[in-house]
Amino acid sequence: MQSSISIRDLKLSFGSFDVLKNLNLEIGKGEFLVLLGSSGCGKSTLLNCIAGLLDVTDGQIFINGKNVTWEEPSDRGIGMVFQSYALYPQMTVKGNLAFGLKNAKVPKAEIEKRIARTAEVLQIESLLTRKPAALSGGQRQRVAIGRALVRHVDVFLFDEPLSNLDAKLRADLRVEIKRLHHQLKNTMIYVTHDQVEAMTLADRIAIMKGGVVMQLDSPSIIYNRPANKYVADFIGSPAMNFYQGTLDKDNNFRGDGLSLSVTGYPFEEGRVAQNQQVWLGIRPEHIRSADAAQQCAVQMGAIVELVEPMGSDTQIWSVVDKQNYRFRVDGQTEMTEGDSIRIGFDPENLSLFDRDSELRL
Ligand SMILES: Nc1ncnc2c1ncn2[C@@H]1O[C@H](COP(=O)(O)OP(=O)(O)OP(=O)(O)O)[C@@H](O)[C@H]1O
Repeated sequence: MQSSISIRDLKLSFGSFDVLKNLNLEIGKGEFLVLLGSSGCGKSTLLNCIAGLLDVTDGQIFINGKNVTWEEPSDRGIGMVFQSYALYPQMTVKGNLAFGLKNAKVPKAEIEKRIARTAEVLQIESLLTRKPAALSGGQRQRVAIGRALVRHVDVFLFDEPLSNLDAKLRADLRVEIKRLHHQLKNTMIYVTHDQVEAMTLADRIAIMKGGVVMQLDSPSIIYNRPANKYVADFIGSPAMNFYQGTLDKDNNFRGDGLSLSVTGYPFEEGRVAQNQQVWLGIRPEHIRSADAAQQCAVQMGAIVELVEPMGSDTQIWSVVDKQNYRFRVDGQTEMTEGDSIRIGFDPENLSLFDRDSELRL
């Protein structure tokens, strides 16, 4: 992988509070990397370090092989799009798009050409003479993206660009950002706490917690083979079901009312069952019910406690031996509270984590 951005042993502290702790990250040329994590985990701080908006405490940042750790933001070859659109209110859309280029003394004809092309890509041609106050939130954010686009930079940094928009607009603009990336093939780093945005946009997702990267992988690996319990719990809605127990060396799990063989579970290379305390995790969509449960290796009787219709599907909260089992069924289900049902799952769909280290087994 040819590296576009390389972050080496990056540390950033505010006083005695270490926000980023010896963080290392290689971002490939043309890669769409999403930084995902709960509020306060340091995603925006990392993005601002890459942009040059914050002075790092220690470590280095390379962009296209050049050490830019102490370079001015304007000299780093990056374009940044913020949550707040940060447009100049007194200027028209065209003025906003041209502003940075004029300052950089780009020739007038070239400015015109770039604005025309950018307006076409973002479908804002008809808005060029308007001022920001006369635009909707979605249109403003397109202009903000356009302002980064006209600069012909190698790297785009997005800091929660869609979080001020309503759900429908967010979904529309998300698709457009993806299309833009396919078209331009620039390196993009995108901060969000929205897992749907992360899953749909990213080539790779870096899940952050407390200033460290908990896992860096493709969306599919993050979802299907989370490296630790934190990631497993963070990704997926509704969340993974977890049960505590012991795994003996013959692959038998016992605990939280469950007793089953996990033979068929795909252990990580080099890890085996060895009489240890574990978490057993199972995603809601891997719990089958009714007839489908009869095909599963592990089966049990459950009581339906709560039914949540979501439209296309329905979430069922069920109970077995005082333990909750959340799963999804068809939107048209006839299950109701109090029903006695059969549920089941297969060991190959489980996730197992060591209880001490919380690492995937
Ligand atoms: N200027 C500052 N001085 C002191 N602490 C700060 C400063 N800026 C950020 N922090 C702290 O650093 C931590 C990381 O903040 P950061 O904005 O990077 O989080 P985030 O993951 O982007 O969260 P959010 O999704 O809420 O924006 C937080 O605990 C925050 O309070």
